[in-house]
Amino acid sequence: MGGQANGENAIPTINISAILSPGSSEGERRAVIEDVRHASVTYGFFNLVGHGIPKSQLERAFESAKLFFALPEEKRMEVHIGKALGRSFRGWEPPLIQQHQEDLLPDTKETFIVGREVPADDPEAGSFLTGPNLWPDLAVEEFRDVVLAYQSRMVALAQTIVRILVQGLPAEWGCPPDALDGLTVDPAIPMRFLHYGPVEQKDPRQFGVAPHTDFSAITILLQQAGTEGLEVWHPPTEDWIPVPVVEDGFVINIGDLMQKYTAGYYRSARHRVITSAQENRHRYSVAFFLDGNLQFKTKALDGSGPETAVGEYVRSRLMATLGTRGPTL
Ligand SMILES: O=C(O)CCC(=O)C(=O)O
Ligand SMILES: [Fe+2]
Repeated sequence: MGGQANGENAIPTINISAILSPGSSEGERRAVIEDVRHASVTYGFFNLVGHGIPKSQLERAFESAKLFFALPEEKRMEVHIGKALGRSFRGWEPPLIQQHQEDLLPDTKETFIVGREVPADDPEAGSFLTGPNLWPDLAVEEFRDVVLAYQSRMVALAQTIVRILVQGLPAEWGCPPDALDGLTVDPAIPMRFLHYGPVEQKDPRQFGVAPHTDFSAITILLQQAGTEGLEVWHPPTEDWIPVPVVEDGFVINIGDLMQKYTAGYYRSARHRVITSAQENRHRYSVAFFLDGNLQFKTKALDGSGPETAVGEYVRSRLMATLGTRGPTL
């Protein structure tokens, strides 16, 4: 069972199959919880395998993403984020929209954003991160079905990971394993299909995604095999550690909400995606953010600090990165 690092300061790979299989012993389950705890305290990042999601489903997600990003610009414009209902924030976000720091240039990535499918006639539709998805002009079975099937896998995996994380908290906090289950009820789940094209000239002030922490509770990231570029900041050694693609693995990272809810016990680590100037060097990834139920709020699980409400918190953080280039949320 996992936890083994590939070398000094390498992001660990953890196999969670003991958590998912009914036949495993309590000792095997505790070993997974301990590995996840250690990785989340130390790096805020780990690679997860043993999730039970077939490889073919991961490959199909990339095939669908490539179909979308290969559409001509006027077709991508048909689902531009500006067309999303109210403040639901769905659809195509072109390159050069998100800016994480004033002294840096906006990110080169382009993304297609999908959320929980909420019908347009729902009373909540059009409120922050809530509403119907925008679907591009692609065959339903090649795009929409694939995306929603992948999304439902991610929701289930996110629930599993939240439970594992809660069980790894210090015993003296006395948290029941379901302490954060409220987060995962009708959660806001923005999922970004990401495409990083080659840049013409590398500029030190520009990144695929500039250094940032995620606002989410947790993020489940699928990286395309054979690509590189994701790096995580490791304060003890003060350097950027690459996060290599692990076969059939997801990168799990702790976001700011989880860091808040665990009084800083789990670390929301800064990370970035560097650009490549090499022609034909494209990178695809899929980032699923478990923000959580937008009404959910709690103090940290050790009883400290003020309450943080998911919706208010994520909205303020997101707005700060969109500036005047993105929609008003
Ligand atoms: O594409 C990646 O590898 C990471 C993307 C990311 O960090 C983000 O969208 O927050
Ligand atoms: Fe991120």
